[in-house]
Amino acid sequence: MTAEAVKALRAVIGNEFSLDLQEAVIGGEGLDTVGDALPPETLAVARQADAILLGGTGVPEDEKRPPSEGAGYGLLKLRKALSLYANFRPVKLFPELLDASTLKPDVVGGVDMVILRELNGDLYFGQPRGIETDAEGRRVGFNTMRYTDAEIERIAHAGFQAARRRRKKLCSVDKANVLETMALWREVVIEVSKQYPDVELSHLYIDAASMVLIRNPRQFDVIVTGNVFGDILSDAAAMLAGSIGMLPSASLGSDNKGLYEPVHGTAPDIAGKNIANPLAAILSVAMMLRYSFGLENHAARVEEAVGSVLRDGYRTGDIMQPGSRLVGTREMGDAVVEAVLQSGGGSKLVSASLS
Ligand SMILES: NC(=O)c1ccc[n+]([C@@H]2O[C@H](COP(=O)([O-])OP(=O)(O)OC[C@H]3O[C@@H](n4cnc5c(N)ncnc54)[C@H](O)[C@@H]3O)[C@@H](O)[C@H]2O)c1
Ligand SMILES: CC(C)[C@H](C(=O)O)[C@@H](O)C(=O)O
Ligand SMILES: [Mg+2]
Repeated sequence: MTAEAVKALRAVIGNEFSLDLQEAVIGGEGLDTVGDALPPETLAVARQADAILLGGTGVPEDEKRPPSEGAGYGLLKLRKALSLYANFRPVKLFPELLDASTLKPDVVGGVDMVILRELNGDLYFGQPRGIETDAEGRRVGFNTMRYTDAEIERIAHAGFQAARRRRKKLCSVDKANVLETMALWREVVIEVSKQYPDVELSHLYIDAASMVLIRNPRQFDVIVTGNVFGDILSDAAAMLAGSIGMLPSASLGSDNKGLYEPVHGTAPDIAGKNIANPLAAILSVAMMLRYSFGLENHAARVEEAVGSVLRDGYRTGDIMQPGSRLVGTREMGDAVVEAVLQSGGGSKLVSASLS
């Protein structure tokens, strides 16, 4: 999937820009090769890069290790080390996939929202954490849900600003009725909202939000939520877009450096068969072009190319519909590349823009 994303990136920049692409291991591959889920060399490469494209990390066997040393933790450490705290997960249903969703077309038609997931705090990083044996000899597992007011404030600002660029509706999702961390979350979001009177703020508890997401998803514009709730909500929301293979993401901090990755994982049940959907990875490249490089037109060309291959009936198995053309991962990538090249008008246009 990542290889297809790189192909699309190369195709859209053509000869206009040079691409200095460096590869580095992380997650399961880091553990296998150098015994570290985030090797220092990888962190150094990531720090120097203008943008990072991340392939899925983790294989189930690695998850036999303690979570804080496992494959997934390489990615968590990278997000934290680079202060990439705002994870934008757009959920948009391509009209061509209206019938690919397991939900009714009149429920999902026109879905267009962003789930903004805080990425540097919450149960993922709170201390103390661990598995210990207590005085009565029982084994106890524990994690700490933790947010500082400053962390909530910065993600709230990101949420209001994102809503301002869109339909001006922000829904904050928490569990303020039960958890102190989330009571503080709500308090701080309400305080920050005073600076954004033009944005309509609403609140939902995570349990109700999960239900409303499926019942009436079109009501959402931007959802801002914590690390754990955002992780879960976004996988559920993937089904609004037809498949988790359609959901890209951008993790941003205070500068333009971003980390771009599909929302899905390594899909181990279908790995190595050339059947996984590369479109989430390819759409992540579009987000990279937009947010890290400011190349809005190039980003739009990639997104339009995805729309065009879907219109032409190309489908991987996860979004297959009757009468469509079933293709593999590489063939889908090739079709997108072809559509990208056509949208650029071929070599003539590339040389024109170079001159
Ligand atoms: N960003 C990441 O690196 C990331 C994200 C999630 C999970 N993971 C890791 O990935 C591994 C597998 O986790 P999981 O199975 O819970 O989640 P997953 O997202 O890999 O797969 C969940 C289901 O969705 C399907 N799926 C996922 N991506 C697909 C695609 N592009 N096309 C078609 N079908 C697709 C899979 O086949 C599977 O049935 C674990 O080791 C997990 O820790 C990594
Ligand atoms: C692999 C895992 C660490 C990761 C997360 O929980 O953040 C993934 O599920 C995601 O959604 O990016
Ligand atoms: Mg996840």
